[in-house]
Amino acid sequence: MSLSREDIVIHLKEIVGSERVITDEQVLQKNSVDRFRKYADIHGVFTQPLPAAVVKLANTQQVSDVLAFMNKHGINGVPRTGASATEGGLETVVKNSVVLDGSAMNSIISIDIRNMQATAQCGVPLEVLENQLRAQGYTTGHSPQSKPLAQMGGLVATRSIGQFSTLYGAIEDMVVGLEAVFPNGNITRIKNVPRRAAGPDIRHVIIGNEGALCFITEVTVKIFKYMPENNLFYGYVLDNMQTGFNILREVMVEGYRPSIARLYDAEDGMQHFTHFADGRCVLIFMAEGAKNIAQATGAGIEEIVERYPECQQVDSKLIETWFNNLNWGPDKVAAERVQIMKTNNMGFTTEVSGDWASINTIYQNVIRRIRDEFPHAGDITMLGGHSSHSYINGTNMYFVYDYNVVDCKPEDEIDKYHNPLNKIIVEETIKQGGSMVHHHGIGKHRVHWTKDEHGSAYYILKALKEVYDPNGIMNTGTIYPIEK
Ligand SMILES: Cc1cc2nc3c(=O)[nH]c(=O)nc-3n(C[C@H](O)[C@H](O)[C@H](O)COP(=O)(O)OP(=O)(O)OC[C@H]3O[C@@H](n4cnc5c(N)ncnc54)[C@H](O)[C@@H]3O)c2cc1C
Repeated sequence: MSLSREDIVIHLKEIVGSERVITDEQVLQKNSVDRFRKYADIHGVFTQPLPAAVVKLANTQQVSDVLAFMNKHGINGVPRTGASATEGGLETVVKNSVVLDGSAMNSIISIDIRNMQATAQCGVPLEVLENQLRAQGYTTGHSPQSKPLAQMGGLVATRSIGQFSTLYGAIEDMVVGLEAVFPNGNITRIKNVPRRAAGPDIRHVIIGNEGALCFITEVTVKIFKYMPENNLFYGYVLDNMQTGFNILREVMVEGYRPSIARLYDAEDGMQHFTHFADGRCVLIFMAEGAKNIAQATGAGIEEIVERYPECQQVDSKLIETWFNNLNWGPDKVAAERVQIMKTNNMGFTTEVSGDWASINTIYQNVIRRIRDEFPHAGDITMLGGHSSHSYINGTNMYFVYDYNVVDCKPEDEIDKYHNPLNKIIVEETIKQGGSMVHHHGIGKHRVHWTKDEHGSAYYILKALKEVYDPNGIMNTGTIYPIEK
C-alpha cells in the first residue's frame, strides 16, 4: 500500500533529520517546475502536483538511505542541483514526489594538478570550481552560459556543453570517473583512469541520465592550463547561413580547434551584435591555448575565411566585448522576470544537431515551417538561431524564438506557444536524420519523440530503465515516455 504524504515526510525526517526535510508550500511550488514553465512561475501559477517534500541531502550515505526507502515504497524522486534546467526535467509530475536536492553536497574534494583532474561533489557550482582552478592557473574548460547557476551533478546528468566546446569538448569528454547511487541504494564508484578498454564505457550509463536512472553524488573532471593572455578573437559578417556552415566545416575538417566557432543568422545576430551586424549573418571564432597553438589556429581560420570574399572582417575588439559578457547568473534571471512581467514577451530556445549535409536544410525548413504553419506566427517577435558547437561531421543549431503572449492564461502559454514551436523543430530535425536534443537533455517535453530519436536503439535505452530502476521511481516522465 502506498504511503500517505504525511507518512512520507515522517519517514524522511527519521532518515535524514527534520531540518533537512522542507515542506513549506512556497518552496514546494518552486520545486515543482523548472525554467520550461517560467511564464507560469513568474505569474505565481503552479499546475504540477506539489512534491511531498524537498530533501536537502548531506552525503552519499543519506542519498542511499533515502533512495532505498523510496524504492521500497514506490515513491517518485526528482534529483535537483542548480535548478537551471530548461526542459521540464525538474517537474514533479507524479503525486507526492520527493525532490532530492543535492545542492548542499558542495565540497570540492580535490584539485590534483599532477594528474590534471579535479573531484567535486554534485552540488558544487561550476563557477566556484572554475574560479578556484583559475586562481591556480587551471580551468575545467567547461563554460555553459549557465555557469553561475549550474552545479556539477546537473551538468553531468544533462550531458551539458560549454561555449568553448570545440577545443575542450562537452562534459562527456571531460568526466573521468563518478560516484552515483541507484534506486535500490547501491553506491557505485567508477574509478579515475586515463582510459580503459574493460568492456563498454559504463560512465555513459550515468552521464546524461537526467535523474531517470540514478543520483550522481561525485564527479571527477579533467583540468587544463588556463592561458587567457593568448586569446585571439575573429569576427565576420556575411550574407547567408550556407556559406557560414561551409566555413565552419572547413575549419573543423582541416583540423583547427578554435575554442569558440559560432555562426548567427541575421535575426539572432542582431540580438547579440547590434553594434555591427547590420542585418547580416555573423561568424565568430576564438583561438586559445599555448601561444604557438593559438596563433596557428588563428592564422588557419583567417586563411580559410579569406577563401570566401563575401565575408567582411570586423574589429576583433567587438568580439572580445561580447566574450566578456558570456554568462547568465541570478542577476540576469531576475532581470528577465521583471522584463517578462512588463512586456508579456517571452524568449525560448530549442537546440538540435545535424550533419553537414543536412544542417542548412534543418535550419531553412524549421524557419519556413514556423512562419507558414504556426497558427500564432503573428505573435512572434523574433525567430532565428545560431550554430555554436561544431564537430568534424556536423554542427548544432540553436533555435531562438521570442513571442508576445496574447489572450492566454499563464498556465496555457506552454501549449499555445512553446510546445507547437518545439514540435516543428523536433519533427523537422528527426525527419532530416539529426538529433532532436543537442545539449539541454530530453526533459519531460521532448519525451514524446524519444522512440523516434533512437529508433531501434531504444531497445538499449529501455533496458537500462528496466534493470536499474525496475520500480520506476526515478524522475518519472523524463527521457522515458509515461506508458498509458
Ligand atoms: C540561462 C541559461 C543558459 C544555459 N546555457 C547552457 C549551456 O550553455 N549549455 C548547456 O549544456 N546547458 C545550458 N543551460 C541548461 C542548464 O544549465 C544545464 O542543463 C545544466 O547542466 C543543468 O545543471 P543544474 O545543476 O542546474 O541541474 P538541474 O537543473 O538541477 O537538473 C537538470 C536535470 O538533471 C537532473 N539532475 C540534477 N542533479 C542530478 C544529480 N545529482 N543526479 C542525477 N540527476 C540530476 C535533474 O533531475 C534534471 O533532470 C542553460 C540554462 C539556462 C537557464
